[in-house]
Amino acid sequence: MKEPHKYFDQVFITVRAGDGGHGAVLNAPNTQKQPTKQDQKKDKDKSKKKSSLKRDFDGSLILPMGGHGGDVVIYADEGKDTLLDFHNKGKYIAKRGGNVNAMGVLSSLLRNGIAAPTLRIPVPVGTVVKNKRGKTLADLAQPGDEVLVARGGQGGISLLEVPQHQKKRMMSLTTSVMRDESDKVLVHGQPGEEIKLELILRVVADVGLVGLPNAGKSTLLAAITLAKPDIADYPFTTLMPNLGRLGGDPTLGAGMYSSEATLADLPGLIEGAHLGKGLGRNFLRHLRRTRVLVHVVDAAAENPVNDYRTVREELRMYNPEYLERPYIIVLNKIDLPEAKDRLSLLTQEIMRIGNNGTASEPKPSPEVPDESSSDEVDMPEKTLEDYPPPLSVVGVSVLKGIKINEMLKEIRAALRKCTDSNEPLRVPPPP
Ligand SMILES: Nc1nc2c(ncn2[C@@H]2O[C@H](COP(=O)(O)OP(=O)(O)OP(=O)(O)O)[C@@H](O)[C@H]2O)c(=O)[nH]1
Repeated sequence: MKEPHKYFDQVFITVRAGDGGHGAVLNAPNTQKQPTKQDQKKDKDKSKKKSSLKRDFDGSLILPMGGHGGDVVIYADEGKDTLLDFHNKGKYIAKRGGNVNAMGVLSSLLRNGIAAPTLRIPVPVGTVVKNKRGKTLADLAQPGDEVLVARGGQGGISLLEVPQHQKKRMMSLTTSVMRDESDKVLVHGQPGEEIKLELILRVVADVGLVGLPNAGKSTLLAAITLAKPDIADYPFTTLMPNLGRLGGDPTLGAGMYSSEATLADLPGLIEGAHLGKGLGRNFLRHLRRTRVLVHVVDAAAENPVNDYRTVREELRMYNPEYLERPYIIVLNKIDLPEAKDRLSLLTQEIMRIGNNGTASEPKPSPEVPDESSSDEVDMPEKTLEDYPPPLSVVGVSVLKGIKINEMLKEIRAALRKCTDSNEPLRVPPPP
């Protein structure tokens, strides 16, 4: 695949559940002739045999059925990162149920056809499953979440073919007596469901790292989690979101240790990203489910404040709701003198961008757009200054390990703030 970053998060596939196995047309045992002595002995044996045929609670005969066709289930698997595999294979077919294995005679040895196993298709955690009309069938946000997308066909039933004169008697024993040739269709297993699906991967992370290319997002992720993203001194090293897990805060004691969180390092944003420039808009939608944003700014760059504004502006143009989220700013690369020297000046300037929640009349926050359309909503009237300021600004060097703990403290405080103020952990799924 030439440009995996364009395809890793969306794909169309077709799934087909297995057909049901066939039942059988069976000859009923003959019970017509006047019994001779020999026959009486045989009948005794037969009745023994008959008695071992399966019967319902009311005594009626139970005839074997074809096996159920395999269902198709899609489930969230932590071992999967992307939907790329699905571009190589677009159709998934479950096995058909087994036929009733009969030589045409009713006997106690008859068994139901074997049910086919469920075809389980793993997808990354955070995959939304939609049908071809765009209706969301499931949002597989947690590991192990699953959805049945196509039901296997029912197995066919078996029918007894009996001579006309025996019909009445046999019908009193079972409902599965064939009345005419047209009944034979009942013996065929039902076809399995077939459905076209769209899979969309939404990164599920508590914290989203955003910034221009080369700001140090991947280095930051690698510094505080066990993730091993690609790091290089050229832009757009990160092509797909990397996830890392931040451990709980040990200073909070055992009870609060669960304050762990997932971090997503998103590919770099550039001016015009919301219009598809750079790696495009694909990644902007992955911020949907984050609670806290961490802006990573290269403090040694030519104009860090401008860089920061560019990224905020791109977020605003894509979905102004992103600017309402709690965020902190990491001024990175303070190991370099050009960054260190202007750290406090940069901090002051950046803190000024934002209304502190008081400067302007609160306007109704834009609605979270429907997932079925784009995340983009109408152009807002607000400017960057009208949105809340950062919760904090920290100067760090993620490469040299300078002030990492301060940064972690701020990230955790921001996460706690979300939890304390009972803000929703996730953007609610679309109706
Ligand atoms: N001096 C210094 N260099 C850093 C620091 N953090 C990252 N770098 C370097 O900056 C370059 C880019 O770092 P990455 O972590 O790949 O940046 P990124 O923001 O993930 O870049 P994209 O993948 O393009 O979005 C690498 O050469 C890093 O070694 C830092 O604290 N100090």
